[in-house]
Formats: sequence, structure tokens, C-alpha cells
Amino acid sequence: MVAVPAVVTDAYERLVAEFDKLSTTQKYAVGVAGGVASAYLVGSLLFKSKCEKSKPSTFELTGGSIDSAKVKEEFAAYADSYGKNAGEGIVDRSKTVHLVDVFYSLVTDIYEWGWGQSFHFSPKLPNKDLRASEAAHEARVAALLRVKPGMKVLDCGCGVGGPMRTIASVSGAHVTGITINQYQVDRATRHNEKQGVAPLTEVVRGDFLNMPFKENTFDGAYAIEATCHAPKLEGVYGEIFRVLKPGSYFVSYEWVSTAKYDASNPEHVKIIDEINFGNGLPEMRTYKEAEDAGKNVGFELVMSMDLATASVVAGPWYERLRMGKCTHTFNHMLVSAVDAVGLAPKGLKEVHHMLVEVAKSLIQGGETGVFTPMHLLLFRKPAPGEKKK
Ligand SMILES: C=C(CC[C@@H](C)[C@H]1CC[C@H]2C3=CC[C@H]4[C@H](C)[C@@H](O)CC[C@]4(C)[C@H]3CC[C@]12C)C(C)C
Ligand SMILES: C[S@@+](CC[C@H](N)C(=O)[O-])C[C@H]1O[C@@H](n2cnc3c(N)ncnc32)[C@H](O)[C@@H]1O
Repeated sequence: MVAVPAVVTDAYERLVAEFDKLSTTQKYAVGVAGGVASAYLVGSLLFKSKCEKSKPSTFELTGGSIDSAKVKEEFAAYADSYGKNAGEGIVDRSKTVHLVDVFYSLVTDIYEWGWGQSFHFSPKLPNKDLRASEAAHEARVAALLRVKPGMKVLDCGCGVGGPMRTIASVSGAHVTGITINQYQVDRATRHNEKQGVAPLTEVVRGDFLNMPFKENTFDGAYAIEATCHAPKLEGVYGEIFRVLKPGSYFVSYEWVSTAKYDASNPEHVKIIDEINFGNGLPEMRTYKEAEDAGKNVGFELVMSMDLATASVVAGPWYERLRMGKCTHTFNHMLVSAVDAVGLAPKGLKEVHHMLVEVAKSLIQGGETGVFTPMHLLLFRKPAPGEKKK
């Protein structure tokens, strides 16, 4: 006889006790939901064994670089770091970089599992599916940077490398990605190898406020929905300016509040506070502050435009989240199930709940138009002796 571990028998007894408390209708609903969830789990296990494994399954969700026994306490510390006053964000800004590292350990597997390898939004293009729209949003960066084969490009805040693989492939340039999170370095490197782009890519762990690169190294740099994590925008923009060759371009897709944001409107402030908390942001900047930050470190501002409203035919960036609401609820049942049987790190269910909630705030930010995750800023580092435009 094989002994059933105590953790499984305990979880089973707890589930049976909870089930007994439900009404008949509730029991029926749980039965149907349980059946669907089990079919999904078994189906995904069988399917997975047959195909190339590129994303974690529900059973494999981890706390990234955080030991699974510490996920709960690290998430509690992360949650505590946000102030309770309206508009406060992270109270001790000197802890931002560490908290962002923790944040990405907690969410990276869930993002890959439920979204993909590109950790950003994209406008939905007519007659193009999500992946094609995503790739077009990424390829725009390569075009704006005017980079060619043989050139060196910096990806500032590269995640698990979705954009770098597109940008290296379409341009032929070499892309070096930097991320604060070691787990993402490992994931990105592995994806680059498996997808055949290793010769044109490299991923390093480092802080984009103090990068391990010499001045005038890169022929172009970009940041996709990443510099919003910096405690001060000038800090990261100044570093990018330093490592760029004179005459080269820097493109950023910035998370900012728009001209519609009214700091005296409590509803607007609440939406932005929730977005900050659920996305590891120290605070939210206005698009004007982002433009000024670039100019303050010496860049020439070439283009500034909100891509969320730039095209009248493209669908809204938040549509994918809005359409996914039922999936998020279903996903929460899956995460709760693996949590109940002890197969997920304790605390990951709470992290998932935070993401379910932030999806709602992001949709509100998009619907009210007070927030955009894609304000395009194109900067250029002037060549020596060039007059500032
Ligand atoms: C640029 C940043 C991340 C942007 C997006 C990639 C992520 C923002 C919110 C995330 C998600 C919300 C809901 C999750 C859902 C509940 C879960 O079941 C599956 C994953 C989600 C869809 C998840 C995916 C990534 C986001 C869309 C920030 C951090 C600066
Ligand atoms: C939302 S993800 C975007 C990732 C990628 N650009 C993409 O679109 O898939 C933000 C990224 O910024 C990185 N990041 C945040 N703060 C950082 C810092 N101080 N130094 C280096 N990377 C940082 C995170 O680790 C993460 O990889």
C-alpha cells in the first residue's frame, strides 16, 4: 500500500468540510465547475506531454527566484510597502528596486501561463490576431530605432524576452536585454535558445539605474512598459543616455496618466493607486513628466504620442483584458485548486487574486482614458557639437 501524504489527506478533509456547508445549488455549481477544471487539468497534462513545453502548466507555477516557503511572507511585505493614503504609492522609495524584483518573482510564471512571453499590451489591429498585433507593436520599435544587422541594441527591462526576439529577428541587429530578476534572465535565455535567436541575443541581470555597460556602447535602446518601475524616471533615462552612442535613438512605451487624469477626482486617484499596487509601480507619472525627464538628461524629444488613441481603426489595448474576465475567474479556481492540494507555493493564490483585481483597474483606466500603457516617446542623443533642437 502506498501511504497518502498527510498534506493531501488534510487538504481533502478541509475540502469535504467546506463542501458540506454549501446549499444544494451551490454543491451542484461546485460539482460542474470541478468537473470542467479537472477535465482542463488532465487535458493540459496529456497535451503537454506531446508538445514543446514553452510555458508553465498550472501545476508548475512557482515563486520565481523566491523559495516557495517564502512566497507568502514576501508577498505580505510587498503589499505592506504601499501607503494607505490616496496617491501615495511605495512609501519608502529606496526599496523600489528590491520590491520590483520580488514582484517579478511572484508574477512571472503567472504572466507566462495566462498571457504569453511579451509582458505588455498592444492595440488590436483589424483582421490580425493577438499575436500578430503584439508582434507589430514590437516591430515598430525596430523601425523607429533605424537599426540594421551588425548594430547593437539595448532592451531595458526585457522580461522573458518576447519583444527582444521579435526585434532581433526583424532587424537583424543584436539585442542585449537587462532585467532585475534572475528568474526572468533564466527564462529569457532558455526561450532564446529554443526559438533559435540565441546568436542575436544576450540577457543579463542588472539594475537599469546602474547598468554594467560602458558609455557609448549601443546603436539604439528601447524600453517597453518597463521604465515605469524606476523610482525616478531621470535615473533610468540618464543611464540609457550614457550607454547610447551619440546620434542614436531611444524609444519608450511609457505607463503614464493622460491629459484626462484629474488629481482632484477621487475615482481617478483610486484607479491609479490600484494600478500602481497591482503592477509594482512606485508611483504614476504624467506623460508631460516623462517628456521632461528625457529632456532633463540631455535627450532631444523627437516624437511624443499616445498609441492608445493614435489609430482610429485599432481596437483598445484593454480589450484583451475585458474579454478575458471569465478566464481570470476560471484561472482563479485552478490556482485555488492547486493551492488547496498543496501543489502551489502558499501565497501564490493571493498573488493571483491581486492580478484578478488589477485587471479590473486597468480596464477602468483604459475606459475612462485617464491611463495609458503605451505613450510613445522617441528620444535622440545629440551628436557632439550639434545644436539642441
Ligand atoms: C507592463 C506591466 C505588465 C502588463 C501586463 C503584461 C500585465 C498587467 C496585468 C496582468 C494580468 C492580469 C490578470 C491576470 C489573470 C488574472 C491571470 O489568470 C492570468 C494572467 C493575467 C491575465 C495577467 C497577465 C499579465 C498582465 C496583463 C506592468 C507590470 C508594468
Ligand atoms: C512589464 S515587464 C516588461 C518586459 C518586456 N519589456 C516586455 O514587454 O515583455 C518590466 C520589466 O522591467 C524590468 N525592471 C523593472 N525595474 C528594473 C530595474 N531597476 N532594473 C532592471 N530591470 C528592471 C522587470 O524586471 C521586467 O523585466
